[in-house]
Amino acid sequence: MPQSTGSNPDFPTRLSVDEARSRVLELCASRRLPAESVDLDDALGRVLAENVIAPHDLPPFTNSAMDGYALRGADLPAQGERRFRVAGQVLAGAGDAPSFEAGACVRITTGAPLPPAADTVVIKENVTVDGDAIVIAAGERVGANVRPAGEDYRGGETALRAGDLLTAARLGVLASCGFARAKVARRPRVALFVTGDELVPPDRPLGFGQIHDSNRYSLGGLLRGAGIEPEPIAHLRDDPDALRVALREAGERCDLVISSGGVSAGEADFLPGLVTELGRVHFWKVRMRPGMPALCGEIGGALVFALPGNPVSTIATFLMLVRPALRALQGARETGTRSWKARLAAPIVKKHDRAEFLRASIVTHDDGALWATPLRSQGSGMLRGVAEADALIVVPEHTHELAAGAVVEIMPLPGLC
Ligand SMILES: Nc1nc2c(c(=O)[nH]1)N[C@H]1C(S)=C(S)[C@@H](COP(=O)(O)OP(=O)(O)OC[C@H]3O[C@@H](n4cnc5c(N)ncnc54)[C@H](O)[C@@H]3O)O[C@H]1N2
Ligand code: MOO
Repeated sequence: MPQSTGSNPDFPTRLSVDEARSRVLELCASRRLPAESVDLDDALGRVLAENVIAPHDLPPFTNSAMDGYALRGADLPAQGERRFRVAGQVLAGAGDAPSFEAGACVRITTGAPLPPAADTVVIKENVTVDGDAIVIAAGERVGANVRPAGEDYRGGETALRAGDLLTAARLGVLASCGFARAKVARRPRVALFVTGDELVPPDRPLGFGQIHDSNRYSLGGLLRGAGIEPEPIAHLRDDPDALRVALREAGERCDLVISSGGVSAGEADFLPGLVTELGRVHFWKVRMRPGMPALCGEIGGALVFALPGNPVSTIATFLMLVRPALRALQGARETGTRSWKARLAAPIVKKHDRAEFLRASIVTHDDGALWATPLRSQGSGMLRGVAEADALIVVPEHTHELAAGAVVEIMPLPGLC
């Protein structure tokens, strides 16, 4: 029966969060997933595998930004009013734009090509219609309401770069460039296991000593939020034989294997021993709280993350280690989470030497400053804290006391989990 690895492991242990994340990124760099071409409808959340060059100007032609009248700016009255004959109209989608003589104008709609003779659009609301003419008063700006060709992207310009995450707006850029498909990294194949004899599904009654399995849903949700549909999620008992079979098989088919639970020091914590037996441990234990017992290793072709079972530890280690791995495997340029600065609304005292990720609410004051208040529920088994938090306050390893008003780093949670 595998044992938890002994006191002199041949892998690094108790790494800082930065060291652990750097190691993860290094491991992912040699495991980059190949590219594939996907329809834009399936490209949201994927990572671009090549630069995208705008094949033409965007917008492709100079056009009107408003519904109104296109004319020559030089004809606008410097004072008083002036009459313009309406020589025709040009609607968005028109095949060509009519020409018109000096002192006249053309009715135009938003997005319609600007007639070559025009350089200005006066909005409808600012004109008085008088039969087949309009009257414009002084005060209009020459060149107003015109969107020049290429004002957004120039033809030949790099519009998106390899490694960009395809957001909704970036899908719009691809489509505007005339691309119906995108070359993106293949999505990682991910196996997810929750382990523990005490776990029962949420729709089953609890027996003595049992709890409902929440990590399946938190981790499943985090994965789906990262654009990954995991394989069917298996619940495994604390049985080394069952765990061994499941890990070995997942290592053969997947790029990433994630487990929750069984990675600490208890009698039924088989993960460290099994990863050692079946593959290799890259590191075990990270100086973070919650989440210290996290393990990273490999089995077969898969990178393995054995995450601690405490529900908040599971979430925190996913955010700090697994999500960067998912992004790095796909070649994303940004693998981390953007952090912000805020002031502490209440003092913090911390006794340990691990980086702490405190669950916090955030408010903005009238001067624009953000203030972070640590919530009361900080236990690594207390989902309430992370469910109610706006952000995590990052308290560095060797910081033990922070006064109210101190500036701290925060990681906003909406969008994170
Ligand atoms: N003697 C020591 N004990 C513990 C240590 C240690 O260093 N020495 N580390 C503690 C820390 S820190 C953490 S975090 C936990 C991690 O333990 P495991 O990863 O081995 O996880 P389990 O023991 O299996 O479970 C911990 C906790 O979480 C609950 N759990 C597990 N899976 C789920 C799930 N799918 N849904 C909801 N809740 C789950 C489980 O019932 C336990 O209460 O170890 C400390 N102990
Ligand atoms: O690393 Mo654990 O999550 O503190 O309870």
